[in-house]
Amino acid sequence: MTDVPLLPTAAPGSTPVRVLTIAGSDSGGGAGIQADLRTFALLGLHGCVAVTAVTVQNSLGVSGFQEITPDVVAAQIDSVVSDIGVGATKSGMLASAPIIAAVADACADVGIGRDGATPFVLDPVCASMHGDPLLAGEALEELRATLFPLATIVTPNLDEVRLITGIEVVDESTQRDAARALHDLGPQWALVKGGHLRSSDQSPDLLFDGAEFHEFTHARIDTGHDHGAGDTLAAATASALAHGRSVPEAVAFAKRWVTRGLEAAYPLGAGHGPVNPLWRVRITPEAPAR
Ligand SMILES: Nc1ncnc2c1ncn2[C@@H]1O[C@H](COP(=O)(O)OP(=O)(O)O)[C@@H](O)[C@H]1O
Ligand SMILES: Cc1ncc(COP(=O)(O)OP(=O)(O)O)c(N)n1
Repeated sequence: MTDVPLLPTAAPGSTPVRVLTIAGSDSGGGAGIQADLRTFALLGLHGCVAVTAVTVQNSLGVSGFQEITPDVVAAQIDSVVSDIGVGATKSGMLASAPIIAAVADACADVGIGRDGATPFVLDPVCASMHGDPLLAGEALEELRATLFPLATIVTPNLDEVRLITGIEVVDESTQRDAARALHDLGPQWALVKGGHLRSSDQSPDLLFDGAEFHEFTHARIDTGHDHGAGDTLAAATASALAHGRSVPEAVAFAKRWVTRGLEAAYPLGAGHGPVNPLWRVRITPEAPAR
């Protein structure tokens, strides 16, 4: 099992480091806000939420979703930051161009993003692992134009890389091309995740800041239960950034966290089970499986 050095935790009664996720709800509990909050909690952070959409989702896929109005999404961000304060922010499913525009304005207003004090992890979620759309097609341009330049780091998977840059990543060389193209869109760092590079026996993630490449890799884990892997990686990255880690340190930490979660992943329903950060909870004797 992968060894994960944990983040510092607050003493009982003292306020933990806070982090905000701007994302959709997954009724199946595997991805989205539910995955983010699980990672934040198990790493000892207090998670705050700006809900963007409520999906109707289980282990077999997404059968629909209801968007939250853009003004309510923006108001959640403002409400949390103005009172509670956050050390980092992560975004996932944003659903539509109007929601993206509202998130970009709200983040800029409260100092989230590259020119503000608060690091911003942009996971440009476009579809579920089953191919169900989670972002309107016409919203891609809004994402590129308004949120990419605000991001501290963007974390697309290979399907998202293709939609955003037009580059088909098939090997190390095309992964580098994609990282350059993503960086040209304005984020401080681009992370091209390699989970979908199924021809390789590795799962290599490539990080680029316009000057240097950093590779984070692990032997591919043979599991069908990888739902929420991208969310978990981005949430752990945001958690480490909120603790003041540098971007390469935060990604290195998050890679180990998601790898351990994949090693411990469990079946759920008739489809894909989730990445499992619950391996951290070991306070009672093991319960018999039901
Ligand atoms: N089978 C696997 N074995 C090891 N690591 C994996 C595997 N699948 C995904 N990962 C890792 O999980 C993270 C999320 O990956 P990816 O599947 O590319 O994103 P998404 O979940 O957004 O589609 C990355 O760090 C990736 O390398
Ligand atoms: C509500 C919601 N948000 C995001 C996703 C996609 O999550 P991701 O971590 O990319 O995981 P997979 O879909 O690849 O398992 C989602 N499904 N739902």
